Amino acid sequence: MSEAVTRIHVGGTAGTEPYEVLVGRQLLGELGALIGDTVKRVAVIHPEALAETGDALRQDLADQGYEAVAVQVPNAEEAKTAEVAAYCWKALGQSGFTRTDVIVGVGGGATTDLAGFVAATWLRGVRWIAVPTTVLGMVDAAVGGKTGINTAEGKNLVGSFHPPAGVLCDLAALDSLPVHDYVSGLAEIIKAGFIADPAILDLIEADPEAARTPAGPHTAELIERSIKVKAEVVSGDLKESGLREILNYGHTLAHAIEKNERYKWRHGAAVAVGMHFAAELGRLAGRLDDATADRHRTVLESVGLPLTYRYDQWPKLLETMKVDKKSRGDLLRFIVLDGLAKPTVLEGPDPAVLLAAYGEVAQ
Ligand SMILES: NC(=O)c1ccc[n+]([C@@H]2O[C@H](COP(=O)([O-])OP(=O)(O)OC[C@H]3O[C@@H](n4cnc5c(N)ncnc54)[C@H](O)[C@@H]3O)[C@@H](O)[C@H]2O)c1
Ligand SMILES: O=C(O)C(=O)C[C@@H](O)[C@H](O)[C@H](O)COP(=O)(O)O
Ligand SMILES: [Zn+2]
Repeated sequence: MSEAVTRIHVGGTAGTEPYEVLVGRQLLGELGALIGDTVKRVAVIHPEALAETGDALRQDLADQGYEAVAVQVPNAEEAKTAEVAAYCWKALGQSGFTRTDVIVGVGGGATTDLAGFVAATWLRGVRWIAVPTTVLGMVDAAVGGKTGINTAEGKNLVGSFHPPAGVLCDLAALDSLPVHDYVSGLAEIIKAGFIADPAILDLIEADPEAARTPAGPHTAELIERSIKVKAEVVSGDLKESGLREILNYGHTLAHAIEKNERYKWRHGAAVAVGMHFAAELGRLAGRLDDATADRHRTVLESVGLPLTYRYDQWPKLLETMKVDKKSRGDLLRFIVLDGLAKPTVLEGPDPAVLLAAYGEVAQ
């Protein structure tokens, strides 16, 4: 008997097509139907760590009659560069990839961000399908159509809104994920809890140790709840003209830390520190109650996510935050909470308050 598959609808806005996020096991059988039978070529973009998966997928698609190529890219953030994107464009050009062909991005958020970006830019846009293989990819990166790469000046500074034609979250993929990467993905799940669905926080707090593994009793529920939060937000505001900014909770500082660490920190770890900072900022700005601010520390710490960063780095972090995508001219903007599940924008906070909030998270 096949296991249940959950289907989460993502609405099409800004002239884009709606699509579904499937969560379950053994989902790769769905790939052919998503690709469609009028397609001739498929490029499977995968990281080094998933070389076997990428090749198995390529073979499977070839057996189904597609001209399939596997394009291997570096692991993690090393894939999110202009050079790697150019390498992928070359592979597409050499295999005669046309506007009716399809890209499949298989891997973590870094791989799907790159694959989506390559799809957005090749011939000014071809269809793509995301097969996220990390928690973070499933609950966040693969859903919503933000695609992109990093530059020397900052995180995700080049990119495009280009939603996938479908997302397949095969929970079995999580069994091979190192615990460090599994836990990193919990940061975006906890983010979804604080900005929109506190039941997520209750589930994690009930047994934080169980939340750290794919074998935990609530794995599917945590993933599905987080995807639903993301799906609802991006269905209403694909291009981040307002509501979507709440998904950036904790990210203003997080992206500055990632750049400062030359992208060696996992995104989720940086988001954990960034949310701790945003909670303290909300508290010091008089928006957030003490209990909810403190809850950030306890829940993030309970699953083993970091809370602190180096005090002496503040001037550099502040400089980087100025080019955050939420900034408007010289105005820094942060997502903070007015209370649990009440995200809002804090514009141009007093520099002294910013520094005081950083003092709470700094070592
Ligand atoms: N587009 C968006 O909306 C969005 C949202 C959140 C995060 N992101 C981006 O996602 C990226 C982080 O994604 P991530 O946390 O998935 O990290 P990642 O993609 O860097 O993957 C982490 C590591 O795990 C490996 N890996 C992937 N799947 C595996 C598996 N099943 N088994 C073993 N190893 C596996 C990868 O090759 C990599 O080395 C960041 O670049 C972040 O900016 C994008
Ligand atoms: O989907 C969104 O919107 C988000 O902000 C989700 C974030 O978790 C994600 O890290 C995203 O890539 C950040 O986008 P950016 O526009 O700040 O680069
Ligand atoms: Zn993120």
